[in-house]
Amino acid sequence: MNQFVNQKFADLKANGNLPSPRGVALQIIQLADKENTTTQQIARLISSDPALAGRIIKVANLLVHREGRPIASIMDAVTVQGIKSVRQLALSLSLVADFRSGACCGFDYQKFWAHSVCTGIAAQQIAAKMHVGVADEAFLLGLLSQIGRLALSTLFAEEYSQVLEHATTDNLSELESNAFGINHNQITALMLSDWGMPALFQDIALHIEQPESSEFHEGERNWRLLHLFHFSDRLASVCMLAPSERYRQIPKLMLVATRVGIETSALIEIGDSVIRGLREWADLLNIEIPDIPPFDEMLNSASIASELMSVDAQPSVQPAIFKLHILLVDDDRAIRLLYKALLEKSGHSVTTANNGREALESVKASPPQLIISDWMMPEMDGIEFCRELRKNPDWHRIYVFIVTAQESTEKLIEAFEAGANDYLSKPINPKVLAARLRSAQRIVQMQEAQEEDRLQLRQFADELALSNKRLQALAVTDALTGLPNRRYMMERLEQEWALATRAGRPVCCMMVDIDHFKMINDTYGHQLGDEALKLVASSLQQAMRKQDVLCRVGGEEFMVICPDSDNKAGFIYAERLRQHVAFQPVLASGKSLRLTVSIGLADNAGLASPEAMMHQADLRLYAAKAAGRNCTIIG
Ligand SMILES: Nc1nc2c(ncn2[C@@H]2O[C@H](COP(=O)(O)OP(=O)(O)OP(=O)(O)O)[C@@H](O)[C@H]2O)c(=O)[nH]1
Repeated sequence: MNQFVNQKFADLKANGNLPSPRGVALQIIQLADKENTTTQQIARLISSDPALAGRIIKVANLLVHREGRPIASIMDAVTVQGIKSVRQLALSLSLVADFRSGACCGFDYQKFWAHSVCTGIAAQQIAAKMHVGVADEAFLLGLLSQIGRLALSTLFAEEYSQVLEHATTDNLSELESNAFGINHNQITALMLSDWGMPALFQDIALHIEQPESSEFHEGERNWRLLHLFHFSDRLASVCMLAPSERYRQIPKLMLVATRVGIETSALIEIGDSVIRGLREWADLLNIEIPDIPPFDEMLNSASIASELMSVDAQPSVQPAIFKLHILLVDDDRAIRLLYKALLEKSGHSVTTANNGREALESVKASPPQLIISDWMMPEMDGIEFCRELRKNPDWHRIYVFIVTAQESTEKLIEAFEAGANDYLSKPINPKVLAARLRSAQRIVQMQEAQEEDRLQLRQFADELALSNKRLQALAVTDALTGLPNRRYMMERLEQEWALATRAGRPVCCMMVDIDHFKMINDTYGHQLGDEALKLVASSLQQAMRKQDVLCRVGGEEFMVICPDSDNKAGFIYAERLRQHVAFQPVLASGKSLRLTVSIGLADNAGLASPEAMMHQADLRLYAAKAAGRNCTIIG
């Protein structure tokens, strides 16, 4: 705290109006602060104020001796609680008794004490549950944690009323500092210091409303205590609110609860127990408390889901740059709603599932990019879910976080071996969640970019294969007629020759040449010549057998390979082709032309190679030309 604030407090203290214990309570404090004071001396002094003595006995029963033999005497009460605790208790009870009302009209004294008592009860119960070692003192610190407000209302009754009129929860401290040079948290811390409370308590009081402003290290005892008191303060605030406002604040309270490791079921249990305790204390201290419904009812209110959507995302949950489709798996409905709201607030799209089995169904329906799954769940737990998920190769790239309360090495190894990519410790710290999500986002983004590259490469490879196929086809195809070309003919002839030789079967080939084709070109032009060539090719194709192969081997020259055929059979086919061409007029560019072909035929009988067979067919073609054309020669 800076010097100015310290000076300000010293000035306030000097004018003597700070709330402080009086009468017997003051004497108890003074006596307790002396060395060598005995329990008997304290008990005797307390007994001189029967009202205070009665309260201290009741408090001792409430705070310390819930079970077993009740405490009936002041001596027992002091012995059980210890001089130090009784000192703080006398101080607190005296303050409650003396400041039940006051001059500050804007300050609700009853509500103030109800809130303070509620904070104390919550802090005490949680401290006991969490074994943080200050359970006895936690009540008193909780009770006094906002005493600075009472101080301001006492010191500046009128001005503080005006400040309160314009203040919200968020700007109260700032308005107080502007108006009085000191805020209620600072006054609280300095008053606690003045009353001899430990330095840690002062720090807690200073940062109770904004624990992030402290310099405590996350996870350390101080940090945990501060968050414990922050949670208790928030819980008390929720209890004090009007019903409509209360429901709006529940989601925020749940968030704070998760920071101290309190899950929804525990929150209900603690909340209800605090409400019960508050009723007992209200009777004892004679303070009014509002009607507070059971926590179960508050948490399961239908309105929570929508309110969750308006949860002020913590500053650490920044808007995501790369939005993810996240599947959130948890059997705790409130946790699902809470984190769904938080993640959606960061821009991610979130689906939820109740357990591993439901989650698998959800993945089947729409695979997410990232999964945050609780470990312990009914039906199918997080580990089994992970194992099932990884069985499907399509889901290998989904990034999986397992949420666990157990961080033992074996457990973590089990999670990783089941297929988890990372783990989150319970309670999930929103800052850590945001940081881990950012790192997961980078990995998901990288994997997706890789996958895109892979798909693109595959597409390129497919296209390349297709164009190679096209090129290959082009290399063996005649561009004008679309028939296989000479190169193909040579390969095919060799294949058919080899097959026929191996099987001891015949094969023959025909050389087919259009008669007087030069004349067509010369008379009608090359273009019409081309058309006529195509028409003769298709005419030959129509007339030939399915198993025969027709190729264009040169200008106006074709070859037909006839597997399983000798010269005799081949002659019949050749004649059929020749006649088909001769009798079918060719209609080129509107002109009806009569074309004929000459055919030379040879089979494999007695020949040594396909070239020899081809050569022989060629010779016979010349013979056919010489014989007057439009005929077939076989030898
Ligand atoms: N339009 C066209 N003409 C071609 C093509 N290839 C070859 N020719 C022509 O076909 C003609 C072949 O002529 P020749 O070898 O003298 O034989 P021909 O006129 O058919 O006479 P014979 O074979 O003796 O009956 C030439 O005029 C070539 O220019 C082609 O792709 N298109």
